[in-house]
Amino acid sequence: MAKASVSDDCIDMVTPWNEYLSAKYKRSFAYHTVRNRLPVTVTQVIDHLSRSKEALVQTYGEGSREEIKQIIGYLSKLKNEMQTNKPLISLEANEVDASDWNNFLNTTEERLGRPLLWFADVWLHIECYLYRRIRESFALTKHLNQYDPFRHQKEEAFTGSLQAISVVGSYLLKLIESDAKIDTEQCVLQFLKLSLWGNRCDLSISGGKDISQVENPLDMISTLDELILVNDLQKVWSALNSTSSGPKIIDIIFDNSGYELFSDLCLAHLLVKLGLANKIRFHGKRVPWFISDVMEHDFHWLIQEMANQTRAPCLSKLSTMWKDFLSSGTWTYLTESFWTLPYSYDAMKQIDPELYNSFEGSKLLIFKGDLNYRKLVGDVFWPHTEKFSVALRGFEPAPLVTLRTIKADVVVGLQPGQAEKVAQKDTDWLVTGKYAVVSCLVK
Ligand SMILES: O=P(O)(O)OC[C@@]1(O)O[C@H](CO)[C@@H](O)[C@@H]1O
Ligand SMILES: [Mn+2]
Repeated sequence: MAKASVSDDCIDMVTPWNEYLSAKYKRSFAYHTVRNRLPVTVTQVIDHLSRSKEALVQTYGEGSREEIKQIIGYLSKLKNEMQTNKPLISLEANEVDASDWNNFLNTTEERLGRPLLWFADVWLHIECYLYRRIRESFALTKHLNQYDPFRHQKEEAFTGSLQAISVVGSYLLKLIESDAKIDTEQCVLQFLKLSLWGNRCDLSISGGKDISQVENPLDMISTLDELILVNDLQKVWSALNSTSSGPKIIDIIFDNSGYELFSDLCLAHLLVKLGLANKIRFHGKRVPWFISDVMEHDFHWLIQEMANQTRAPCLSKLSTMWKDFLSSGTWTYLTESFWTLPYSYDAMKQIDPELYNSFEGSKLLIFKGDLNYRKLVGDVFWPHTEKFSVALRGFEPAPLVTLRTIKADVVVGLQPGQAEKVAQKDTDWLVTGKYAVVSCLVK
């Protein structure tokens, strides 16, 4: 009998323990995402292009008019492929990571003995593939080749959070300019928490709805400690404060633009100012990713936008200091292709050994957000009490910590009974970003 709908291919059950997260399990967040949320994301890009057509033609020339039609056609086809569970197809445009992506697709197909399908395979692979195909729709054009369909939302996420950003910015400036002795440990813990809770601001989970950070984050974070279900902040402090002879290099693997990026840069500023790091390497995405993830343009745009805030002089002052960190090499911004491949991080050593080896000298790798967490633990539905060190499956290039608000149904490192207790209070505790984990692996 013909399938009534794609969901007939799916299994009406929750994800079994130790199985990969996948839309094949109808009661999983993966299924809700692939069935309902990702089609909305594609539709929002199509709507954005339709609404902005004349403005885009003004900016990119008459030649872009036809390309807008071409991109909309491509995205409509992509949406249909997903909604009818068609096989995943290879990338066409010759971009720096296209061969890596096509190798991944071919190797996986060989292993499975069938093509990958939207409602059958690992959620991580499927979701990363969707965003890489959205990128491809622009990569196949000439005039709109570098256009970022999410940029306007990322920029609004900053301007909508200016009040909170000014509060945090003036607080940081007072700290770094005061002569009074400051409680170094307490300050670092406070800015680690600001960076952690900044991760709640993510357009992908909000479906593109405004996620401006409007409350006063300093007041907010002091009340949130009980929502941190795994709290390794003291271990993070010991790793930061260790007087090991090695170079004081810290890596921050970014997640979202806007308020979260600002909170990450405040943390980075404090770590340098307190002498806990003398070099900080930031890692961003090469292509538009999960709507709000940081690209190099977003990074420099935010620092420049701060310089333009004449009504918040603390921000323009910080902006000057941050530009000095960049020009002196204290801060560097890097964009490696690996972050926008589908692989979880246990594959990094094999797929990108240069990147893996570059981390060996790092004092601490700070991974921000939910997608990075899913890639650290391999998008596996681990028992919630599984050890973080086990879930990493050998990815240990340096001491690392994840600052993650929980927005996907995988969490490890909990105490026995803890998950059940939280679930009694909030049945959707795994997907709202209300709760968080700070899990640390020290070598
Ligand atoms: O990495 P982030 O920005 O914290 O979250 C990414 C995210 O919004 O996308 C996926 C669901 O679509 C989940 O991993 C998570 O909800
Ligand atoms: Mn993100």
